[in-house]
Amino acid sequence: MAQARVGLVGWRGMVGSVLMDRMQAEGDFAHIEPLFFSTSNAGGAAPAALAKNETQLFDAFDLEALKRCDIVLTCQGGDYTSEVFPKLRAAGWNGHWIDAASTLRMKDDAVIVLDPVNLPVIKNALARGGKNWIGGNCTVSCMLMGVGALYKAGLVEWMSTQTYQAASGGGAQHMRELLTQYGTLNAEVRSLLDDPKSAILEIDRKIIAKQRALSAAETANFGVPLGGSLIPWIDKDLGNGMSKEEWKGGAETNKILGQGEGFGTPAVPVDGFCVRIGAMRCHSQALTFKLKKDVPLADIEAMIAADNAWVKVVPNTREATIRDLTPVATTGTLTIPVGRLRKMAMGPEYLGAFTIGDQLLWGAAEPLRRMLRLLVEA
Ligand SMILES: NC(=O)C1=CN([C@@H]2O[C@H](COP(=O)(O)OP(=O)(O)OC[C@H]3O[C@@H](n4cnc5c(N)ncnc54)[C@H](OP(=O)(O)O)[C@@H]3O)[C@@H](O)[C@H]2O)C=CC1
Ligand SMILES: N[C@@H](CC(=O)OP(=O)(O)O)C(=O)O
Repeated sequence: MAQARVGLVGWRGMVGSVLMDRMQAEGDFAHIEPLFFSTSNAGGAAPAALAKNETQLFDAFDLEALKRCDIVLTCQGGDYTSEVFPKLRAAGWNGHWIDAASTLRMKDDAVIVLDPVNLPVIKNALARGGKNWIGGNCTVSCMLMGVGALYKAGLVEWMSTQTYQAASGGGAQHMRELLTQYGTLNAEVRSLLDDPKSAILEIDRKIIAKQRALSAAETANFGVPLGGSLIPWIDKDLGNGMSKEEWKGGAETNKILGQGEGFGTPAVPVDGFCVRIGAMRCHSQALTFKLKKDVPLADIEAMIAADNAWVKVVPNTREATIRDLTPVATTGTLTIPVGRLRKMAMGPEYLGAFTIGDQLLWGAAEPLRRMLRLLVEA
């Protein structure tokens, strides 16, 4: 498809901005004719640095304008998808829809795209006329970029994941709120911190009192303090003891890999706890695998390291771990470090691992960008 007309919706949001940066960095705009859409500023100017022939912003709810596109790529969010996608399809539009929102992910006619992991699933769907390409949950995508090799090799009997998810997963306002909370807490004890002789338990008392007294405005997004604390629940309450984020871990992992319900193969059980922590934009995860057989650790490390161009095995030493296996080391990069690889005390088939990913890159923008590129180069 040469110079496909691509409608970009949500391009100025947080995920959209990361996407635009990556598309520029990879020269993607050379392959497309972009049409920029807006829900708030139709008729305004499209971003001058990126626009080509279409220099005005189109109304993101204008079906006629959307119908002009061969491909629509949206990071606008689930409400937008729910509102526009069905109407656009009902209006006879048969183009490709690429979406960051979770709304359509589990639909039978949608593929969760993560091509370094599931290119065969994507190609199979393309050959069958698939048109709906949805980015996966950030935690799941980052995890599979790290340890997908074990799944591809059919080695995983089950996996349990304990996540440490960044504020960015909630959106830009959540990141701001986290930093505001940190600032409030610091201000509360600044004079005591400046005095090396001050009592740490006095600082501790003042901090917990302040955390418990944070104003409604300071907890408007998370609902409770996150700075200096954590929240072991992410997304909706499914009413069965599970959070929706935890449910996605199992459902999406299997769908991405093309296994489980609807694929005629058994699903691999994946379950655990999803926890919000005070990191900015990297999701981290401690993983426990029950492997189907005892595989030497060196073979596992080699398999993981060879799986894709972004995964990086971090030696299981203190020095390498604290240097390379942290959100601070990983943020803003496409590298997916996998470390703490070791056999666990339960037996040689039990493998532990720890992995991290930038949830705005591999967790959101990058799989969409790569799907767009696959389509325009097909
Ligand atoms: N945050 C995340 O970690 C992830 C998000 N997603 C999906 O992506 C969707 C979008 O998320 P995210 O990018 O965080 O959302 P944002 O809130 O950053 O952006 C969404 C839209 O808000 C509008 N907007 C209003 N005010 C501003 C402003 N000051 N700056 C920028 N945009 C503004 C823009 O639309 P307009 O230009 O039309 O006014 C923009 O496209 C989510 O709803 C979710 O479905 C998926 C994976 C991860
Ligand atoms: N739920 C994720 C972010 C996200 O947007 O997930 P999803 O794309 O599955 O809705 C988090 O809060 O960290």
